[in-house]
Amino acid sequence: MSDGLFISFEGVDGAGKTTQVQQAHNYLQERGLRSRVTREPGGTPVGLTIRELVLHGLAAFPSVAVTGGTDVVDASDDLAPRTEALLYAADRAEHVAQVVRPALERGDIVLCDRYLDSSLAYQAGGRDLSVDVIRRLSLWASQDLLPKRTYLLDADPSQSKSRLDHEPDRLESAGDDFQQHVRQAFLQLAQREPDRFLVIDATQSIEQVWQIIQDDLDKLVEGREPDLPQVDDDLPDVDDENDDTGAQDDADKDESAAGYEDDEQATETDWTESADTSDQDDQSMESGTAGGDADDDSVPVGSRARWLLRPRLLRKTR
Ligand SMILES: Nc1ncnc2c1ncn2[C@@H]1O[C@H](COP(=O)(O)OP(=O)(O)OP(=O)(O)O)[C@@H](O)[C@H]1O
Ligand SMILES: Cc1cn([C@H]2C[C@H](O)[C@@H](COP(=O)(O)O)O2)c(=O)[nH]c1=O
Repeated sequence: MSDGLFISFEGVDGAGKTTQVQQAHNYLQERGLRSRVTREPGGTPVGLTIRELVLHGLAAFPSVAVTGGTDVVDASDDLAPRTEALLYAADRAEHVAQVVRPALERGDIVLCDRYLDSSLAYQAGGRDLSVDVIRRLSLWASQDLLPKRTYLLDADPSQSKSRLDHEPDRLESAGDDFQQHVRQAFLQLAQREPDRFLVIDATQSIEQVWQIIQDDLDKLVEGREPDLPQVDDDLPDVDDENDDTGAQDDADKDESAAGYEDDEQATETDWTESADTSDQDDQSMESGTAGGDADDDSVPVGSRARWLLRPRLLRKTR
């Protein structure tokens, strides 16, 4: 695998993972480093379907509950613990194959909102399945892919739960004992792998938690070259540089601005889109001026304009 960097964020429900993933993503992008936000379950189209099932049970599929043999199951029946474990593993297999590995191979920094430690904490710690079996299952599903760093946002679940503003899902409604076991399981995992985990007291403010993550992130990405050249205000305007194709540039600029806004939104609201829309960007970057190689002159003006405009857009859209 190339020099991609895989980072996961873990913790009980409401600990602040999504908030910190977004902070990290914004920070890395501001530094010109390419990061990709994703999550489990639900980082792919298949994963989104699995997510519905594991978070809401058959209630999410009323037609199946009715037609699938109501004498055996109905929408109120819960999933068997092993079924649940296999569904999370299936989500992981799809996610790693379709999103995480390709991104790492492109050299991206992948920020993953939950990963295999959640299976170890919830399915083994919470549901009492064997840690060893769940670990082997997860490693099989992911073909042995482990994060380089895992930020464990630690909080008492009774406290973090009060932060949630949505109806509790299957796991969130599994009871206080279950949540306490999950928390303890996370802490034990962290103790076992101190080099990979950084445990953070998640009852601190968002800014305090972020400060700890940022300090660590800085060390992890030290020496990484920004993917995007920084636009210096002294540089000629892109339009001036390509006078003869000004009209084309304007079109590209609009397209680029719109495209970037879309990317940002996708990261926040539509997890599968975030994976898909990247291909276009990656293509324009790869075919851009990164290495200043012999193909430079053949780079379409539009690509060059997009390349140069991106950092400026980043600043404007924050
Ligand atoms: N350190 C913090 N202090 C206070 N509130 C916080 C903190 N971190 C996050 N929040 C708030 O708590 C709520 C839940 O945060 P977030 O969605 O980031 O948690 P999460 O761990 O991703 O939750 P889930 O496990 O349900 O996905 C949000 O409203 C967020 O703004
Ligand atoms: C990856 C993974 C997740 N879970 C649980 C943990 C949460 O309760 C939900 C996911 O909801 P979130 O809003 O995205 O945090 O699923 C699990 O039990 N096992 C896993 O492997």
